[in-house]
Amino acid sequence: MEVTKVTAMLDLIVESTRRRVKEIDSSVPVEERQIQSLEKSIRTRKQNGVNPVIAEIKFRSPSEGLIRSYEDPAGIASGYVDAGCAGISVLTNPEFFGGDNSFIEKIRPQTAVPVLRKDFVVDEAQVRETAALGADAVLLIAAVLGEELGGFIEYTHGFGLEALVEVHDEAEMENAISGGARIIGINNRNLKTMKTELETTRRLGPLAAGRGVTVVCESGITGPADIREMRKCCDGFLVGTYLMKAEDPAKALEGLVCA
Ligand SMILES: O=C(O)c1ccccc1NCC(=O)[C@H](O)[C@H](O)COP(=O)(O)O
Repeated sequence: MEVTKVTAMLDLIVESTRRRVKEIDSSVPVEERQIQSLEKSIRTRKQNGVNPVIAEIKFRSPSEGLIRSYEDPAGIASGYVDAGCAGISVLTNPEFFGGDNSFIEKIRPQTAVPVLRKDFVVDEAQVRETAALGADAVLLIAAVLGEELGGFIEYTHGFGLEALVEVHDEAEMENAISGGARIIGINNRNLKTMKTELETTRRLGPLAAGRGVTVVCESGITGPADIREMRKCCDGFLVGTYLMKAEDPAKALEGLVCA
């Protein structure tokens, strides 16, 4: 599939991703298995009065530079699970986020919660690769996939995986819902300026209400007060920098889960 709609920083990331895609070995087998459902995990926690937080493993980012010196991702993941996360988001992009596919292979065997592979999908080979790595869900960015989004969602579901479909505005929200998205992440980070504004979720969250989708508020969460303020606009949260900057990420997560 040819994907064309890209902007600014995203443009650079997508370009470098295209180079990486050429190296994917599509002969690696995809093993049949039961996935851990992210949608169910978020819904169950919400019903039980616990804040559903997808806790992220991200060592660097374009907006922050170095966030945390490298340490074993499986150790961080295990702390997140003990602290009650709804899922673990793993950045696998090496150039801009200090990630690696091997993080998923290290985390998966010792983690009972859903694992989300967060990368910049531009080609179906990456979806297949995500299934082969053992993740349960994959990020699909509406701004990257444009009119191809629905096809990518279908392809992802065909592997038994879930898709977290990321949107930034009203048009992308409609594209996601009409394309069959079941979990929608509203990204508060403006990908042109890198600034985060929780206002984005406040504005877009209500558009998804009553339409049978699970809404995740992504980016820019800076502590328990943000969770308390935003939970009326969404079902769950995706938090990276705040946790990875904390001296003890698991303890910081506990504060968000119980906020
Ligand atoms: O994190 C960035 O700087 C970034 C820049 C450009 C594209 C994507 C980016 N981040 C990916 C994410 O979606 C975030 O890692 C995730 O939502 C968590 O955000 P935060 O809690 O603000 O770290």
